[in-house]
Amino acid sequence: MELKVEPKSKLQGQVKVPGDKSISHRAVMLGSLAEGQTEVKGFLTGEDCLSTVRAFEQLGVKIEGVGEERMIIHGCGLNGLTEPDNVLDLGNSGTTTRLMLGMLAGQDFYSVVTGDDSLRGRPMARVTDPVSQMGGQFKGRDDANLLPITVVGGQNLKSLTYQSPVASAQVKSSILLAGLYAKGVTKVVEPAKSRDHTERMLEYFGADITVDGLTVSVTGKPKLKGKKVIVPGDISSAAFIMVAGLITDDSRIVLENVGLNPTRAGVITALEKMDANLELINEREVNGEPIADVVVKSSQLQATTIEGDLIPLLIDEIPILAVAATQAEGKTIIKDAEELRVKETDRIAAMVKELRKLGVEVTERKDGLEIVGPQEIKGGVNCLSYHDHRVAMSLAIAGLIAEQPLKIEEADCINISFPGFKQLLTDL
Ligand SMILES: O=C(O)C1=C[C@@H](OP(=O)(O)O)[C@@H](O)[C@H](O)C1
Ligand SMILES: C=C(OP(=O)(O)O)C(=O)O
Repeated sequence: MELKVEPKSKLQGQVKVPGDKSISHRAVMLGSLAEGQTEVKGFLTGEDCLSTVRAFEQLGVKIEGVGEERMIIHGCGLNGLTEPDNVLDLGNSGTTTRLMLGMLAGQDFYSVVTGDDSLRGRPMARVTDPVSQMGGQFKGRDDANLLPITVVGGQNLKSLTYQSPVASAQVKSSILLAGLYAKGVTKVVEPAKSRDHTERMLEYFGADITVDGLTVSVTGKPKLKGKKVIVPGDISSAAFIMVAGLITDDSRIVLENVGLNPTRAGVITALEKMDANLELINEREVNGEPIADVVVKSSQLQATTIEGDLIPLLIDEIPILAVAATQAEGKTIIKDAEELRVKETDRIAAMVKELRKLGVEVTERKDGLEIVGPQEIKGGVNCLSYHDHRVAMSLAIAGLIAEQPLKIEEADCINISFPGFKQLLTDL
């Protein structure tokens, strides 16, 4: 599908973005490993989360009413999953894959995991290495770094204290899920804080988990109990709409029910540093996750530097922050973000290339990019998504302020994380 974007201003309205992708994945996973029913409201029906649902169904879990309304997961208990009779195809989803590799290592059955062209090129040794140290057995190309990967299963896992070289919630969560199957206490120490949804949800489901600064510890062999999970709106999806409201003229948008977990809300910090007119109202807490409505108004943004420990707190928002930077006065520097090179595509290279196509001057760094703004976005060209949902949506938002309409090729990937994106923009 090709997405045509016309320039537009005066975005006005009150909207809800779809459910949080990270929390939706974890609700299915922990709901499946728990005893009893888990009821999920606000589940994200994006392709990635549907990959998680399909995988757990292949492992014998009964899941009813898959959708936003009221989804019921009939948990099997920690040791109740069954051997899949086919390969688990996890599509485009890095989160599903990395978390499941940890969990599958603790099962007493054999499984094979694969994914689409993008996923088969993404590094998995970051989880298969530490989980192997726990006794997990993986076979795959490049020393079990690249999918397809076989998980031999049937191993007794040992606990581990792991000093992670990368601030990655997927690495941390994979080890914690393997740790559920190990005797004793498994610890992960991160170089900087990454999103903590796994820790929060494990605790909510009854696991014995402690967090001490950058160290998370989980005790193996817990009894998890099915729960009711209300999924907040995804701040990563909301970020596209926030930036749309900030860079277009005469806009005022209220985004309802946005998850504002501090380990996810780096985009708010960055945009506030850029003088964005953002207001958080109705702040509240649901299932141990902070939530608020976000009011966004057109703003003259100022340049900033986004770096260091802030990066993991806004890692998926960097493509859209690059678009915001094109409209900010002065030089915006985004650095320490080399992780972007191993996402669905190399997001640094993709954004540099496509923004240049749109007439923007950008300096590429090994670990990020630099943009001196404000600059005009010319448009009038066909952009590529590289099959990356966040690149596609970032370019679509840039198109709102372009001089000429632009097209984004292969934009169906937007459904990975934000079904209804186009309609929501049309409604504003
Ligand atoms: O754990 C998660 O739900 C995610 C963690 C992040 O990846 P990394 O752990 O690789 O940084 C993020 O980019 C991804 O969209 C979702
Ligand atoms: C990187 C992302 O997801 P994943 O790693 O789960 O594919 C993302 O959604 O931006």
